[in-house]
Amino acid sequence: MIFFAAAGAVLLPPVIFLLILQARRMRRLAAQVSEGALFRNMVNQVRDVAVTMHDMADGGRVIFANDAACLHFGVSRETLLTWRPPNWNPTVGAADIAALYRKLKHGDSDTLETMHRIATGDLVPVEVMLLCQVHEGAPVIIAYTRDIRARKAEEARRLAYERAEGYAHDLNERKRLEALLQRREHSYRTLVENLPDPLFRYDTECRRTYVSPAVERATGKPASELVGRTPADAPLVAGAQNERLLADIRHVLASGKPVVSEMAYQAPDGRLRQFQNHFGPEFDANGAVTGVLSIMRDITELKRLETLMRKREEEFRALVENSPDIISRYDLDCRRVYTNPRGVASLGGDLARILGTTPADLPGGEPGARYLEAIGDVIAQGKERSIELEWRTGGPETCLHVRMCPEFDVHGRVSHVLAIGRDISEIDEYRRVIHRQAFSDALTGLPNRTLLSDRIRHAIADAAYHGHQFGLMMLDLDHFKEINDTMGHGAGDALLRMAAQRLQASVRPYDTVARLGGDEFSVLLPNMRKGDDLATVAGKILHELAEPFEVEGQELFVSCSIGIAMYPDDSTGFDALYKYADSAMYHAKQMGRNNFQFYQPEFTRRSQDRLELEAALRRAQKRGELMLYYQPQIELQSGGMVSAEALLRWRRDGYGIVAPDRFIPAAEVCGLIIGIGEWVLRTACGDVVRWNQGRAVPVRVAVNLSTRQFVRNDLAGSVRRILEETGCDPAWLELEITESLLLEDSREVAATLEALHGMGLSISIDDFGTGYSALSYLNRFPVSQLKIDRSFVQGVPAERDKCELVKAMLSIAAALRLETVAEGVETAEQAEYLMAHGCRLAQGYLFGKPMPLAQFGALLLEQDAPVQ
Ligand SMILES: Nc1nc2c(ncn2[C@@H]2O[C@H](COP(=O)(O)O[C@H]3[C@@H](O)[C@H](n4cnc5c(=O)[nH]c(N)nc54)O[C@@H]3COP(=O)(O)O)[C@@H](O)[C@H]2O)c(=O)[nH]1
Repeated sequence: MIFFAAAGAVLLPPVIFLLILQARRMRRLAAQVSEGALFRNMVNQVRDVAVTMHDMADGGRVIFANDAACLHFGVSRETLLTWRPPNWNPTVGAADIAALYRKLKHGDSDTLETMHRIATGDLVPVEVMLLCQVHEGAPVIIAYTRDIRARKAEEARRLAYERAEGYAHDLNERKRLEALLQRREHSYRTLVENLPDPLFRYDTECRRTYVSPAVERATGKPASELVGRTPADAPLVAGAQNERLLADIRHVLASGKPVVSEMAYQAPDGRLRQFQNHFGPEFDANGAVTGVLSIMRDITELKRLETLMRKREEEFRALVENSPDIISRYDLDCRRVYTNPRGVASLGGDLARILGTTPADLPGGEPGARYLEAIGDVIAQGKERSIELEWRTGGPETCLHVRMCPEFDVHGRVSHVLAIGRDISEIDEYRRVIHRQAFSDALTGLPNRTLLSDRIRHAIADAAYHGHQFGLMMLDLDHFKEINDTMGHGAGDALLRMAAQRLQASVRPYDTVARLGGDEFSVLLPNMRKGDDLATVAGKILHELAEPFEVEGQELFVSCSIGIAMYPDDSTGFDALYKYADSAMYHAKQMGRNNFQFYQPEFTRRSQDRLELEAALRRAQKRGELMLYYQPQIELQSGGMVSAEALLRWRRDGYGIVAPDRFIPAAEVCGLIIGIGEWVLRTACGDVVRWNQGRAVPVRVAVNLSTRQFVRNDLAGSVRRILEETGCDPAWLELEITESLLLEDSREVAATLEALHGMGLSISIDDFGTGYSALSYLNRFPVSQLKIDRSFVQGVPAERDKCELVKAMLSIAAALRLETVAEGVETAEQAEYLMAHGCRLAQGYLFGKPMPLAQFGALLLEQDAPVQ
């Protein structure tokens, strides 16, 4: 409005009417003139925007222009105020201007880019913002024009740049894709050309359009002979196979579906190779079949492996099916899914009934439950396990060793359990035998020392827990060694077996009778209420063993000595109980055998004494403390000394002269008697050789032999050596043995006696009459003399029975032509009686006590001296 007024003030012609109007307007404007000038100045100050006002009623003529507009168009304001749009834009007509005004309603604006031709004739790009106004009914447009040459140039430059870039980019992309395609093509070609599997491509006429190099390698036919030709024209296989090949291709072409078949091709080396052919359809973009792609895979090796595997499978199946082991497979419910024939047989012979069962069903019972549990463990743990089962299904009981292995699926989870059961009944039997051997005595079948020790330890633990007491007996058969040595080991064994049975029968079933070795037994009696009970059992054992044993047709009488220790009264310790029972038994022996003794603390002392005695005896041998006394044997008729008995003495420090009864039993027990016996023999032989030097009628020497010297000791050999060493005439040596030695009827003893007799020695039976009733041995052994025991001699002539016995002995000796010597003759009456009844020789205090060597030597000299 301001512009309009200002423009009006400049442009209206000076006519009267118009003057009047003008005057009116001028007056109105006069008030506003100072305000219009102000705004015109302001608009003129806008330098970079050309502001023009156009009278739309006058073809858009410029009715106002600011300074910037004049500069923009390059004309003066006067000129510019005459211009209409076609002046700067020849393409714009009056109709365009009218249309523009119609388009723009009052107050609306529009912005457009267009070109202005300026005074220099140049076309200048501009951005024009048009504002439609109505001023006092007259339509005007105010245009704000901005020169955008710089911006357009920049845009053009950027566009040009971007176009150039884009082109390069497009070019590169095409090249890249081409290269990629080439690479891919090359890569696929390389792949296909190097595929070991022969590859064919057929068109819809079954012609080969491509043949890979592998075809030539496989068939020997070059691609040039095959490409462009059908299998019918250029066959690779003969006859029916080729027909089938063609049929397969046609089928794929017709159906659009793949086909797989196998056929044999002849390789260049002439060998037939098996191939698997994959025929696959090729389609165009519309899904129509355009050909067939065929890939052949050489499966010759696969076939060979298949055959091999089938063969192996058959072999393994045969192995499993014919295995003597029971082989079963169990599922995760522990049910049998497979059982081999051996397993079927062992479970009742009906496979249909067996499959699906668990071990709890078959064999069932305790072994079945254990087996089931073990399989469950293998499933849960995934680890192998082994168990042993006693298995009985109809037949005899079988001992099985079952090994269970987990089988896993592809995820590593247990899927089955394979169980292999091996019949180890025989091994089990061996084990039992070995166990028996380890823990029982082979001869009697009784528990041995090891098992007894174990049971004693259990008894101790049990008694300690329950506050019970128990007894332990040690038991030794009296004189068993003599029986064994004389009657032989067979008889000894038989006796031991019978004794074992009697012992077993004498005790309760839960008592333990054990054989410790030799003739030593032990009885463990748990839970005995009091010592009296033990005494009752011991008495019963003595009674049972006192009954005669019939061994090899002979009646044998055996007694035993029993030692008893009690838990906890004597000791609570295993070793002490053992030792105490042993001491008590030794004491029972000392007490004359055939009795039982409860342990007493003093036995320990005695046993210690015994050990000390043994040690002292060893020392005595080395120190020369042993010596021989000699007791004369005289001829009753003449009173002359004919012989001397060598009797052992021990001059022991602090004890004086110790008699043999005090140490010989200990020497026999510990084996020292062998060395001592040899020393006695050597010493006596040496002495008799000296005595007889120069004697017209030689004396003899009698040496006592212990039974132990006859056992495994080559007694005859050592006697021979001693005779040679000492130069003793065998006729000067008598050997005194006990009756019991002969009663044992041992081959070894018999042989030794024969050997000694053969060497010219005489054998004398010592203590005759005190031993056993059987006299048959007198005939069987080379015995030359009987020594009537002192106990009989000392009863004569006062005791009638003794007299009768002595007479009987003398008559037996006479009948058997045996020499007789009466022992222990102390009185003249005894001597007279004996002489009167035919006894030729005598020995006893009446004629001389045992005396040291020197004294005996003197006595001998005295006897030899001529009577004054
Ligand atoms: N294996 C060996 N045994 C031997 C040896 N030396 C002796 N002995 C045996 O020891 C037993 C005891 O002998 P000892 O103490 O010497 O007693 C002998 C005599 O002293 C005794 N005797 C002799 N006469 C009388 C007498 O009138 N009255 C009486 N009360 N005692 C007398 O008798 C023993 C000899 O007996 P014996 O041997 O049976 O003839 C004794 O059994 C010996 O066998 C040895 O070296 N080895």
